[in-house]
Amino acid sequence: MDSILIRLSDVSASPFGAEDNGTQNAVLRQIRLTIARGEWITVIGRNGSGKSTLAKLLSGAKFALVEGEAYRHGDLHRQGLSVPVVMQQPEASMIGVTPWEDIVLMLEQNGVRGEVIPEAAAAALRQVGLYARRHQPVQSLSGGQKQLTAIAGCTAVSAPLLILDEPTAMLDPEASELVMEQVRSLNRAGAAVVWITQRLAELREGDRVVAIDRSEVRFDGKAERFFEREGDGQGACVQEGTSMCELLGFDPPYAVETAWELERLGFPVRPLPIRPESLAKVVMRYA
Ligand SMILES: Nc1ncnc2c1ncn2[C@@H]1O[C@H](COP(=O)(O)OP(=O)(O)OP(=O)(O)O)[C@@H](O)[C@H]1O
Repeated sequence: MDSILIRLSDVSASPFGAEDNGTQNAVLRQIRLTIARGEWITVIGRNGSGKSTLAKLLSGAKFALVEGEAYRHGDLHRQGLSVPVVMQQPEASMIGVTPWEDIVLMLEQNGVRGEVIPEAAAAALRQVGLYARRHQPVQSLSGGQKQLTAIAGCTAVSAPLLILDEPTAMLDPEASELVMEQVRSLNRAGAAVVWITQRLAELREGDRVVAIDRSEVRFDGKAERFFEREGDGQGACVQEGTSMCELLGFDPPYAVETAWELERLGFPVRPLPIRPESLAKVVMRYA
């Protein structure tokens, strides 16, 4: 089985309405990106950098102008549907009046046989903890519950790739954590995930980070390398003493900032902690 789901080779793209810009000023420029089965990719970028446009491009949406080569695995378009995208406004990706109806419609649209639909819908809603609320009107669900319903739809149809465009932007920390955990669990079960965010605190050690800045991919590599302040000759840190994170003007997660400060005080920390629990382990070593 081909392990590559999507390969973009120097793709420039402009959505409808922006095509007059020409490719030089395209909303995405010269994008090189490969997504393999089962991968986790965190896409970061500031407002207007091109994240949502990338989400649309990856989902298979039509564009006014595309240059370059784009390969997409046939599994992404079973039954002619595009890749599921969970958006910032939870309602945007919902089609049913209740979570139950939403999942059932999603299964029907994906050509799942009628007799197995109730069981599949129940299993997906149980997994995200929403079975008891399955007949509650969508408009009365909390933001987090709506996002979980959208995620249950992706679980139910076993999508090989799932794109989430700032899914936690409107959620409180607890709901954000719950949504992230559900998506990580889908990823552990084999789905590739593109998680778009502006919150670097959502990164975990080992994540692949794709940083977009002004329509271009400026970094694609392991999170640890994104915060690396010393050049290793392989191009992750292009300016000695300054990480790619700083160069591109992102706020690092708290654990990274603390590790940098420890380093400044003469306590180099390796491997670089990204999550607070990893930082705690490092501090314990000094205690
Ligand atoms: N259809 C369009 N017509 C004209 N300009 C567009 C169109 N779609 C996107 N753009 C422009 O392209 C740039 C990137 O937009 P995009 O929505 O991809 O950014 P983003 O990184 O998702 O931003 P945000 O974090 O604010 O949602 C913006 O300057 C936006 O105004």
